Amino acid sequence: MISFDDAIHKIETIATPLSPKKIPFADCARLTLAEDLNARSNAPAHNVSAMDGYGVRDKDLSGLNTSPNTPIRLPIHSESFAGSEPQKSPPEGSCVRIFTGAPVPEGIDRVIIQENVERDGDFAVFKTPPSQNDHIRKTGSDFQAGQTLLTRGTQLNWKSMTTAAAADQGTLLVYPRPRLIVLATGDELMPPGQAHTKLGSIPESVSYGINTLIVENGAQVVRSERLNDDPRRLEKAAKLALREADIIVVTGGASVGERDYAKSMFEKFGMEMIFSKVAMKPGKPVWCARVGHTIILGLPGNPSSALVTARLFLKPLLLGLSGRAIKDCTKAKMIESCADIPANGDRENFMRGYLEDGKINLFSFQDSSSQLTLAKADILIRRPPNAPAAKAGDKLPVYDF
Ligand SMILES: Nc1nc2c(c(=O)[nH]1)N[C@H]1C(S)=C(S)[C@@H](COP(=O)(O)OP(=O)(O)OC[C@H]3O[C@@H](n4cnc5c(N)ncnc54)[C@H](O)[C@@H]3O)O[C@H]1N2
Ligand code: MOO
Repeated sequence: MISFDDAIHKIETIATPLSPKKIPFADCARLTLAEDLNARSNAPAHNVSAMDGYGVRDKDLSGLNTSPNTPIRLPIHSESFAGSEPQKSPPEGSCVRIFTGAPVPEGIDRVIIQENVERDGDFAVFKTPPSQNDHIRKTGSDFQAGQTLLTRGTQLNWKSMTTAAAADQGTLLVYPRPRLIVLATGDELMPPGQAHTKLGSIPESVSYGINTLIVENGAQVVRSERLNDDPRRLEKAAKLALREADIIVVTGGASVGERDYAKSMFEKFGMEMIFSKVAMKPGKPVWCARVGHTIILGLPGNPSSALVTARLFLKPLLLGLSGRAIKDCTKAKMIESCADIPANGDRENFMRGYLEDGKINLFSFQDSSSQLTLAKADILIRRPPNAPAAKAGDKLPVYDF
């Protein structure tokens, strides 16, 4: 049995990024950049209009400043729409009909919004002196060709995907989505909706939580299987999973029961144990191993134990293999408690709780089998071995959950 900190250290050591791949841009959502992303062109590529209106030369409207009561009529030489190619300079003494996002022809100094212009056939009539704002977005005013828009290690979320698309690159070098296989073991397990039909069975709940954690962190569930405690079938499933997965998560069968086969099912494939049992509560039987490049994480079957150990060990593995930083996920934050918390026993304890007005609250039911509390829990409060009782107002280390 090793300490929690030693186990986390081992997880950090093996959570190295998968080999980067060039992937079509449209498939890159939620992936992480393996190189800096540079812009192909200036944005905007040309000076463009910020408004719908008429492009003019300042000197053609200068009379409005000296004689504000004398309107100025200019012939409309051409039109420029978003998507039009940039036009040459229009003749002096004329103007251009122009729309938002359209290239501004050379020689045009500003755009007068159409609300301030009267249209008279092929002429535009200007009556009010132009405003301060020229309504022109200058080329490169957002970013310039060659500029780094996003740095290596950035995860492409719904906002940065937009920035990335603007770089106009067809493929990106990214870390691929880690592929996971989840194996839920136990003769008693039945799919939700069927457990009530068989005496002695229970709904298989853990894999549904784990699969959601995997997907929410940008990784991929290749397959999620329910398996009976049959050593031959388990060994077969292990062999197949080892061919396909970057990480295999096995739930249940981690302890010392007569039908606890989670570790032995991998033994004959050359399993190297990284740790087995951690001095923590819940989750003491958690284990981690490797066969070749495949990481195997064994979670205890008790649902709260499984989800706590998944948050603490699987999440950093998912982030690390995806090329993302893991230190925010493995470090606790100090948060004030609004409840008294009892003295702790001799195992590191990760108590389930929730934040209310930014302060720690604790569930009174802390059993490792609990499923009900999981729906409301959003923090784990870390209690070191033999920690004395804490009082409301004390600050304690907390992980998001
Ligand atoms: N003699 C000892 N007994 C136990 C020890 C020990 O050290 N000595 N450790 C206890 C601790 S701590 C835990 S945690 C559990 C974990 O054991 P396993 O990983 O072998 O889990 P199972 O026995 O397979 O299941 C435990 C419990 O959880 C239910 N379960 C299992 N899988 C699921 C699932 N996918 N969905 C919902 N519920 C699940 C299962 O029915 C059991 O009730 O061992 C203690 N025993
Ligand atoms: O280590 Mo277990 O998860 O306390 O029941």
